[in-house]
Amino acid sequence: MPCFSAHEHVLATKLVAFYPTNYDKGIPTHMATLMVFDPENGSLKAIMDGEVITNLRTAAASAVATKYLANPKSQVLAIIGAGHQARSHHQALSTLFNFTEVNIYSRTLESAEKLSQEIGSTAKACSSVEEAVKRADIIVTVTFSKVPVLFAKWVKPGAHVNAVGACRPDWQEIDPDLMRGSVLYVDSREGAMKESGDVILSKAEVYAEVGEVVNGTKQAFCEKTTVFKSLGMAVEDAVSANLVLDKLRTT
Ligand SMILES: NC(=O)C1=CN([C@@H]2O[C@H](COP(=O)(O)OP(=O)(O)OC[C@H]3O[C@@H](n4cnc5c(N)ncnc54)[C@H](O)[C@@H]3O)[C@@H](O)[C@H]2O)C=CC1
Ligand SMILES: O=C([O-])C1=[NH+]CCC1
Repeated sequence: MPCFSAHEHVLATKLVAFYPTNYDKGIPTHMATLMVFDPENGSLKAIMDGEVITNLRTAAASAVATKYLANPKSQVLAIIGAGHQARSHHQALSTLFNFTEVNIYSRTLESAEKLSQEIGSTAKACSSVEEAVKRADIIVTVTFSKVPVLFAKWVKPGAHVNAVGACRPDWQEIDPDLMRGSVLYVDSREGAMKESGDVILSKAEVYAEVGEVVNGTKQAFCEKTTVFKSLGMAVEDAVSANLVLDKLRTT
């Protein structure tokens, strides 16, 4: 994933491979390395691990979307999936909202319970997606499922969904009815139309990129049911890598 940004003064690329079956072997499913270059002359400045950056920047992008698109009084969070992104999303979203309830569903009750114990007394492992999401103001889907796991009939009107998994054109995590029945935001229209099965297969209409909401050219319909379909963008890695280098320089 290559990126040059004159504005951010960064030239970087991330090599990322994902192996969903690694999860059951207890090794990371995403293998990522970042290379950062001097944008003035192309010389290599740093090679760094991309796993932590991928976890944190993805959750940070969802947090920005959620800040604009969720009801500001949101109290109930549901997380579907209990891996790295589940943890980083809980961490990032908790900087914006004081959740009174965090409901977690995963394929095994054991992994949902493990995450629930890490989070503490507000969290609960649920035995179905429906149980986890029915009271939720904010929902995060962070699984490796190839078929829909979150259905419109379970989602409270006005809820906000961060749909983070299903990053291939033939994979889906979200029921097409929910995709079509919500106001749909994406990180990149171009990316969504090429890579997101949730968008392509449902034929849902993309209303806006989150960046257009942030810069005020498109509306944030936080009183309606909203979906943020995230696929990940190279600029998120490049800017994060620059932050790491800045921190290194000042410590
Ligand atoms: N939009 C973006 O920028 C990014 C998206 N992702 C995506 O987020 C999702 C989660 O990533 P991580 O938390 O890093 O992975 P992880 O491997 O740490 O956790 C994956 C979770 O999905 C569950 N899972 C695996 N197969 C499943 C299936 N068939 N049905 C339902 N659940 C299943 C596992 O039990 C686990 O809870 C993946 O789809 C990944 O590709 C990851 C990085 C960036
Ligand atoms: O942006 C990213 O690094 C990824 N998106 C989906 C899997 C990895």
